[in-house]
Amino acid sequence: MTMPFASLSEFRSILSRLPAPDAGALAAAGARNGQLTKPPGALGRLEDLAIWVAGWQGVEKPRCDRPQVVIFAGNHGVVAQGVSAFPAEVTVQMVANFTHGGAAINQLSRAFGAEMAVHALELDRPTVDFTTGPAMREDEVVAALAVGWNAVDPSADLLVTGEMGIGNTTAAAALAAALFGGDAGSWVGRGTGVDDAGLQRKADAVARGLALHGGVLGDPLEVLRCLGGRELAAMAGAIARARVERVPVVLDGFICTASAAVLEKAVPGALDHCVAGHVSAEGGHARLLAALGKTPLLNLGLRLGEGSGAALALGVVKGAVACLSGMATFAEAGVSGG
Ligand SMILES: O=C(O)c1ccc[n+]([C@@H]2O[C@H](COP(=O)([O-])O)[C@@H](O)[C@H]2O)c1
Ligand SMILES: Cc1cc2nc[nH]c2cc1C
Repeated sequence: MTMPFASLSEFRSILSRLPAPDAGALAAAGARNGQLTKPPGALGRLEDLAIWVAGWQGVEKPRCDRPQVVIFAGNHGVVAQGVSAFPAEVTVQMVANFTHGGAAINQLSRAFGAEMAVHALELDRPTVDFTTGPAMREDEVVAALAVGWNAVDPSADLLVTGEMGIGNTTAAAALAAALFGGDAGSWVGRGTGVDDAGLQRKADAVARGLALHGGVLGDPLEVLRCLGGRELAAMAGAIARARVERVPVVLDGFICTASAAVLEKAVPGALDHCVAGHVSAEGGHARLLAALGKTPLLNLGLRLGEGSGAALALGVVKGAVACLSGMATFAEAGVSGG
């Protein structure tokens, strides 16, 4: 594997020089949108969405013909605290299911014409339980960031990042609490379906993690290392690479958004190339999106992960770019303006 960065400090330096969208393409797409055969604004949010895609793709007429879905899987030491309704072996079993085409994300990727890839990150070596020590060493978090970075196809016209990892809603809640403050209990949710006692164990684990790693809370990449997980770091690496390649990203649920939030906290504006695909039913996701200033495209009560909500939102993005790129102007169609 090529290593695009050898340390967190090298990754940090990449984040300090991220590209902006193409101003010319933004202006051209905005002007084109104003001439299309519809009352101004009648396509609602689809109009801004398509212009936003145009800006990142650097073209007047954006496309969503070659979307890429990448799923990262990891295991979590914090599962020992009794924080999930399912056993840790489900992670590797679901990776096999992804590989054989049997998971929800396989069907949704196919339905929306996306290339799908799965990357399992050292599933037989879970992260350290963050209530007892840092989840990862620096070389481990850097390696996970690099898996994500290298997984991105720079020729894709859109990217969805998804995850699979028993216990990862607890890691995501710990990241959210560390990055945005507030009670541990206010960020945890039921994940795969824990009962009230499980919910309390999650809150306790997050509170203990925050207390143990209090010294790093001001440094988002250290927060990722100490409280996150390999699949969360890989998603952050993929989202950063997409920005460097100017590939727009559709964010998925709570875990994906918590990973992305690390980048935004490290460099404000680092998620300008990302749209929130959906708001998941996981307690804390709506609040996390609000803290990031992102309005979700869909609200369907999903709480699956795997990139499923983001893959569904690909349909909305496809519709938006199809209209901007394919509609006739008033002049072309000979339709009278208002
Ligand atoms: O994406 C979400 O918002 C989401 C909400 C709840 C659960 N999940 C999925 O469920 C798993 C984590 O749940 P848990 O209870 O083991 O922490 C992990 O594989 C996620 O993909 C995902
Ligand atoms: C079966 C199952 C499928 C999943 N997909 C994403 N997270 C998951 C968690 C479980 C338990």
